[in-house]
Amino acid sequence: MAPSVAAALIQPVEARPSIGKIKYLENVPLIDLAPLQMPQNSSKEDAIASIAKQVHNAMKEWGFFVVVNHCLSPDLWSNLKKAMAGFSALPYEEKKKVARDLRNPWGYNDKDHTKNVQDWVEVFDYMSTEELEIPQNMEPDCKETKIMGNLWPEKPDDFKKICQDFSQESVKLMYQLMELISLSLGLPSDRLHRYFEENVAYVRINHYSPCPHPDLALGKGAHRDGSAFTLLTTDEVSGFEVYRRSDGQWLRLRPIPNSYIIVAGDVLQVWSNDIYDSLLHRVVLDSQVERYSAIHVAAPSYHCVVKPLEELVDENNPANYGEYKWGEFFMTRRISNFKKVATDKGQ
Ligand SMILES: O=C(O)CCC(=O)C(=O)O
Ligand SMILES: [Fe+2]
Repeated sequence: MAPSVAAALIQPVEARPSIGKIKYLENVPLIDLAPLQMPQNSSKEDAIASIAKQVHNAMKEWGFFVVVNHCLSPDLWSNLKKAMAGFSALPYEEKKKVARDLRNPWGYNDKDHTKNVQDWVEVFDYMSTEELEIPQNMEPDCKETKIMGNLWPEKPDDFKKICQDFSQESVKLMYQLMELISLSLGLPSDRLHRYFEENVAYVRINHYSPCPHPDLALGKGAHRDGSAFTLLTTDEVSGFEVYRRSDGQWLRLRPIPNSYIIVAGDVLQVWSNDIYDSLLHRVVLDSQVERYSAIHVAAPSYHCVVKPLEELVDENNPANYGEYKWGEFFMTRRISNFKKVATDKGQ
């Protein structure tokens, strides 16, 4: 029988998941953030130092960790999921009204690619801030600017409000994590704040519908996130898999209720000068069950120049990377629809 998955979505043989032989990751690096919610006192400082050490160990070994007892209400994600389900159920023509295009990288898309293979997913992307002023083009001396703004659908009625509620709150957890990651590298807690001044963090909501051939397609092909780090929601449906470098195995994460998965991206790898590696991960589909996820991406300011942090570079540890402009990298990647481009350092 011919596969009922379009050719553009079929993974090369070596990238296909082995459905029916799922290996789960035991001993997930789990970090309890309850002490962060306590009033300030000396035992809180000790607890934070201990959490920073756990972050260091998890990032060094894995490039990710899972947080529980964080500051976010479970309603934020369950409401966002419902809103996305409502949007997803709209006729395709309605969804296309808020489609991403070459001029504006925010809104709906169902043609994302990872390494030139289309992903089995529809996404909705929006920025935490409604608008952002960016250069008109990518010429190095371009002085003219343009406004890039979110695109919101008219339906569901409360879609925009629910999305904004989610990002306004999850940005708080993003800052807590940014501070813990700074501390975990032996740096002051506010060391990374300067790179996020324009607050261009953005949210992507993913909807993976059931796939008739989960053995041939992927929700998201193996990739590393280009950002500093990513907060990934989890729910009762599994599908997120991480790559274990030591033995080349893909391992599935069991869903942990009301937790977030914190994923190291390429920018963190460069800042840390390879103390941490960005995580190679992918999303495997199911033939019966649909899945939703959302990522809140800690993306640096548009004008941020990314290079190894000077405190982490010396004669014995020379910089492993040259510098690049985050905004240019980001726009090139978006415009290419995530097809592989020359500036993409991810695998
Ligand atoms: O859906 C997931 O679990 C992961 C999504 C992801 O990796 C991404 O959107 O970059
Ligand atoms: Fe990702």
